[in-house]
Order: sequence, then C-alpha cells, then structure tokens
Amino acid sequence: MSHNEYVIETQALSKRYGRKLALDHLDLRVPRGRIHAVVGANGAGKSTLFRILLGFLPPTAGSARILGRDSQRLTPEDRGRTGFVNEEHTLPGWMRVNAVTDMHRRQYPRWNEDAFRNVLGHYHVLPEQKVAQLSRGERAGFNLALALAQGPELLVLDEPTLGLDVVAKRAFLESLMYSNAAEACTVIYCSHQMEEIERVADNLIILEQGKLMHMSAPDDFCARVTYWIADIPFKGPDPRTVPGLLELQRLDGLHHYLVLDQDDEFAEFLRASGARSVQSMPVSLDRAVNGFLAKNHAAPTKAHA
Ligand SMILES: Nc1ncnc2c1ncn2[C@@H]1O[C@H](COP(=O)(O)OP(=O)(O)OP(=O)(O)O)[C@@H](O)[C@H]1O
Repeated sequence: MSHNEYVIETQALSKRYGRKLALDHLDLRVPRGRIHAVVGANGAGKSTLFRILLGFLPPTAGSARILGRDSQRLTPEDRGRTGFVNEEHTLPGWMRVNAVTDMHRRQYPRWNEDAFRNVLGHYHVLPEQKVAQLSRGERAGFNLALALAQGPELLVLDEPTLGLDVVAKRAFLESLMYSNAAEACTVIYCSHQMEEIERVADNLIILEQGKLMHMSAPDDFCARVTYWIADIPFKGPDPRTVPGLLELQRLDGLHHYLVLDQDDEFAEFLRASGARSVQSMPVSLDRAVNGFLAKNHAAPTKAHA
C-alpha cells in the first residue's frame, strides 16, 4: 500500500511530557474510508495522538503522517483537507451563527452548502443566535455541520458527544451517520461511549499507555472475549492460574469469569478445576472493552487442561 492509502500513519511515534510517556513507539496505520473508533482508558494518549496528527503538538520521537503529509509540515491547504471537532466545540462565542458560517464559506474552497444545511437541519439553530447562546448539543451540531461542509477527506472527532444528553447524542450521531459528506470521508472518532461505537464504528483501535493493543472490526474484538459461568464447589482455581482472566466474580454461589482469547479448552480447564457445570456466552462491546482495559492484559495465554 502506498502512503496515500493510509489516512493516518505513525512510525515509532513517542511523546514524552517530562517524566510521563504519553505515546510509546506507536505504529498505527488507518486505511482510507469508513469510521474508525479510538478507545482507551483515561490517559491512554488519545488526545495527544490527535494533537500531534493535526500538527498542534510536536512528537518527541518517531513520525506521524496524515493524508500522506508529515503532520509537522502541514500547509493551510493540507489543514483544509481535515475537519476537526472536539469536546469543547471551540467557536467564537461572541459571533453570530451566520457570521461564523460566512467565514467558513470563504475559508474553504470545497465548501458544501447542502452538507451544511443537512446536518444543521437536525438542530434548532437560528442564524441570528450568538454561538455562546447555543446549547451544548446545538454547538456540537453546528461544529459538525461546519466541519463536514468543509468537504474534508478526514474528519477527526475527539469525544464530540461528551456532556451531551441522550437526545443530543443521538441527534449528533444521526447527523453524522446520515450525512453524504461523512460517507465521502474517513472519520476517526475517539469516545468512551461504547454504545455509540457499537453503532457507528467499522474499525476499533484500542490504545493502552500510548501503545496499540488491538485493531479490528468491533465484532472481531468481541469474539476474543467470552463470559463463562461455572458451578464450582469450594474456592475454585487460584485466579493467578486462570488463563486469559480479565474479571472474576462470585455470584449466587457461581463463579463468573470474563476471559480473553480462550476457546473450548477453557471449559476443560474449569472442569479440571472441579466445575460441575460450565456455560459460556458472548459479551457486549462495552463489557469486552472495559474488561480488557481494566485488566491491562498484555500477554494472554491459552488454557491447558
Ligand atoms: N500538557 C501535558 N503535560 C503533562 N502531561 C500531559 C500533558 N498532556 C497530557 N499529559 C499526560 O499524558 C497522558 C496522555 O494524556 P491524553 O490527554 O493524551 O490521554 P487521553 O487518552 O486523551 O485521556 P482522556 O480519555 O482522559 O481524555 C496522561 O497521562 C496525561 O496526564
């Protein structure tokens, strides 16, 4: 694949803030097209990665390319190819909606009026309102409308629905999902809201302590995590010997195990540990990702009965 087939490409990308290593030799390649979700615990390095990619912050070592360009040497034209929406929805509060819109219309040569109107049509935003008067959800929608109307090849969304209520979150996601302009570009989206990711993302990227831990379709990640319920009299096996263990709970006299990368051999392991009955079931993306992140399970091993 040539550089340009990846919208994002980092090589051994590291960022250090004093004694803190926020990105640790990150090698990430995001192919062109579709919606890619970046998830990770607080402090995993997601915002740092976005800031470096957008050229707001220099890396300590390694390189980052966006749309085939070195992110530290972006021209105004390169920047125009990337739309950015973040949780703060930083727009000039004192300006009226129509004045901000005019400014963007003039600034971006690929301005798409239909895309702007389609997205903004999901919100009750009036042209004469000042940005500061808009509700948080309306400001998020206005920001998304501006970013999509720019006609970007890449749209970067950094926790865009943070602090929005359920209705505003839904409006935001629907205006994103049903926009033709969003379909024409690659969307990279960072969020802690797994139910949103389950709905919109085609690709799941998991960062942990500045490293890439996993990248696949969300369903393929879910398939790596299974939930087992075993009826084991007495204490059950020592948790340190349970292969791939992410979480263990004892409920109503039963042992509940959330495990990573285990197949039917895990049932044999439980039986060999005294289980009278064993049952396995799939888990939701929310459960799978949160179990994975909570455990920091870097090197899972297979069960050996
Ligand atoms: N300006 C800074 N100075 C010092 N440390 C920083 C700075 N910015 C970020 N960090 C540290 O770098 C690490 C990564 O932070 P970053 O904001 O990239 O994480 P994140 O994954 O976006 O987190 P969250 O999900 O909480 O937004 C954190 O440990 C944070 O404390």
